[in-house]
Amino acid sequence: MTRKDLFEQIQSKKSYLCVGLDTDINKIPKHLLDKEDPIFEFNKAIIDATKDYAVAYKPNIAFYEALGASGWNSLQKTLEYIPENTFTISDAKRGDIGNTSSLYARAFFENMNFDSVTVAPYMGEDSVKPFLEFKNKWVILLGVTSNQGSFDFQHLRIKDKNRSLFEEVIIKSQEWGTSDQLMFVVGATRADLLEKVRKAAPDHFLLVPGVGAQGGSLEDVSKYGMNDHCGLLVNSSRGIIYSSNGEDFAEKAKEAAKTLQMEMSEYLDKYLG
Ligand SMILES: O=C(O)c1cc(=O)[nH]c(=O)n1[C@@H]1O[C@H](COP(=O)(O)O)[C@@H](O)[C@H]1O
Repeated sequence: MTRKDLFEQIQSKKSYLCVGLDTDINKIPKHLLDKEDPIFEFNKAIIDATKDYAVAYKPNIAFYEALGASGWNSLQKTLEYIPENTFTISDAKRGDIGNTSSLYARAFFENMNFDSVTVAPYMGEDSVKPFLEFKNKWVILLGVTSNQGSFDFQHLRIKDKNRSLFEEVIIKSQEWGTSDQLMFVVGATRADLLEKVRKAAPDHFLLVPGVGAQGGSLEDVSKYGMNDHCGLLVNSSRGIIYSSNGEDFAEKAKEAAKTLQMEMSEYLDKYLG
């Protein structure tokens, strides 16, 4: 999916919502556990309930690979079930020496046909570039993350450049790929840094996780993060998919997604350049 296609979806759905499929076998409603593939049944119901409000889905790969072969199978079925024209993110946070990164890229782009994969930048250029060699595919590089541990390294100052390590990641990586193939993760809990991020990457899409369960503010993210083609995909996982663990789980997920979408629609009117 191109950046233009993504913006068209955002405009037509009046939404920049990404639903996170962090599907935990221990958290899904008990009545699904009798099914042959409970993880897929859950995801299918969540996708059916939220597809009118979401422009993207982000399965977090950890939840699937923890289950072994059956988890990968549920993931593949889920990916195939996601409607066309919806952006798909394999949240795998990969990155390794070049030949290994190439294989990770093949796993998610060829074997599984995801639109994008999250990549950790710590190993540098030759660990990221193999992912950028795939046409019409996206790398979503960790910029500044939502967790407390982000302060250990990402905020360290680089004295001779007078900027933080996360800014250096965002600036330097733009030498490796264009804004049609590279996005950055910025945690919603770090909305105070969005102006800085936007200065460093005015055109790029940002994947912003951390609203809902982690407490990030959708309004702040939208106000400081939106650019003239929206430039935001805001993820919520637990806040949507575990709105209820009863028979009404899909209905409640729909309500949660719709609530976020309605708020997003307002911000698109207000902040889109
Ligand atoms: O790359 C990510 O998606 C990510 C980066 C980050 O900084 N913080 C973060 O929470 N995430 C992911 O976003 C999702 C957030 O889930 P909820 O807190 O349940 O909405 C999880 O799948 C996390 O792994």
